[in-house]
Amino acid sequence: MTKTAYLRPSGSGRAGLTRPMASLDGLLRAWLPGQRWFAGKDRPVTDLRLLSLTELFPGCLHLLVHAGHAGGHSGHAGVPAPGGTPPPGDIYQLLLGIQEHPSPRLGRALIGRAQDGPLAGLTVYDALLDPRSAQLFLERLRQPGSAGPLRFETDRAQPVPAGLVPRVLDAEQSNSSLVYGDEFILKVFRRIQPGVNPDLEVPVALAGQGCARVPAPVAWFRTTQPQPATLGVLQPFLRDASDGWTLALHALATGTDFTTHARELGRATADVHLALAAAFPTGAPGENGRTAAAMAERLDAAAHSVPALRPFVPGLRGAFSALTTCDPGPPAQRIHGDLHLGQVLRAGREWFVIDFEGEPSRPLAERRSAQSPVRDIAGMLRSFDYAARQRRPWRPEWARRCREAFCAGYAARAGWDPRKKHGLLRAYETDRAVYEVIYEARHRPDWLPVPMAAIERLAVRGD
Ligand SMILES: Nc1ncnc2c1ncn2[C@@H]1O[C@H](COP(=O)(O)OP(=O)(O)O)[C@@H](O)[C@H]1O
Ligand SMILES: O=P(O)(O)O[C@H]1O[C@H](CO)[C@@H](O[C@H]2O[C@H](CO)[C@@H](O)[C@H](O)[C@H]2O)[C@H](O)[C@H]1O
Repeated sequence: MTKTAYLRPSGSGRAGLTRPMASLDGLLRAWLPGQRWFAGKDRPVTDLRLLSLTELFPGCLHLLVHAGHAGGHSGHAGVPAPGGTPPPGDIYQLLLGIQEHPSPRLGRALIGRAQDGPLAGLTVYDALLDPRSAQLFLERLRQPGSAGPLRFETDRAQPVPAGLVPRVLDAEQSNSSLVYGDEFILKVFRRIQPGVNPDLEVPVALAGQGCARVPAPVAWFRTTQPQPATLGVLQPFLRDASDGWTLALHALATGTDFTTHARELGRATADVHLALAAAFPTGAPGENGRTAAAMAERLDAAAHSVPALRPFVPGLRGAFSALTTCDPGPPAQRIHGDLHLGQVLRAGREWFVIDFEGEPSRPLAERRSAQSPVRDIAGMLRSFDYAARQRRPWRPEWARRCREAFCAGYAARAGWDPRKKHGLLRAYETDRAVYEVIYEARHRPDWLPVPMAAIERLAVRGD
């Protein structure tokens, strides 16, 4: 029997689960905070619990762990962990390679060598960063079936060929993505919330509507334990694509026109909104009173954790309260939820939209609810402002021209013009800027001045 065979969960479940943690606990506590996708960087991991463990193939384990932060705030609603109520925290998906004689070229995949417990002496690494493991994982994904609580499903109409060579996508991200043979991209969700992930649900529904703006999933996997949750999605890879952020920065640097792209982006956004409205139930035109109250609540929470926001709170509240008296706007519907220039890809002569997870810090139920499409429009308009502020001197007229073009393109397709909904747009842009302040404070403090400049403008001038 190999040493890793000790890891196979025993029939009794819980005892089989706790034993490997004796080996992994210290290694994972040290490694997790260094990962971009780990949300609790500002708080020590005080409690690490194994929720499920499955051997995917020899030497590769699939784990769901709950990382708790005693005394800290919860990132998400957690799943009850075995062994009593866990402190607030999040659930993470890990694929671990465990070898006695690992490749000497593990590089940044290396997590460490287990010192204690049943794995003492074995090397532990991130299997997604190891080409051999990543290749074997694709073999597992290609075939529908199950392994312990894991379920692997495919779209039989889009078979995935064997033997595609993997490479890790280097972009700093909220999840981990692998590209296989420039044909497919696999996104492995890292922070797991119970329920269907919109990044699977939405592209599948849009494919059903014949919407070609979103790559259609070809395979996916999910867990049934400790609660059903989506774990990863394989989609066609758009070769030679450039994301909107890169294209915008290039246009700013070279002085080339971006308004044509912005106009087409407006049209593409409207196409996706129309397909979403056809695929999912729609609501009544926005209940602006409730929306204003929710925005004000988010502002208060943000000002509590980022003191720089506090002087602007009264002015920003004005943007929200104006919602109660303005035109209710278009009906609520499913939206993208985190639309910005990094979420749109230009391939050939078309724009494609990716990453339907929504704002990662919002609860899943909220991200899957019908909301005003103005939220997405505001997200993209904020993104033009972000891009314009990447260069000195700041180019406000560049952002303004992109806004105009984007809204004109949107109006031409959707049949209503976002520029005529000034009050709504201001409220949603303010809400988005508040979200960005929190995001930057947590993830990229150097970028905080970008949304703060917008906060100042929206609070004082309101344009
Ligand atoms: N279908 C695709 N074709 C080509 N590149 C893609 C595709 N999907 C994602 N990407 C690339 O992967 C990056 C990360 O994808 P994304 O879904 O935004 O992950 P995350 O949620 O981790 O940020 C994108 O910025 C894009 O460059
Ligand atoms: O990781 P995701 O792409 O899902 O989104 C998160 O990270 C984004 C940054 O990578 C962040 O976007 C903000 O910065 C962008 C430039 O890097 C800018 O284009 C966006 O307009 C701005 O919101 C996004 O908010 C966050 O959810």
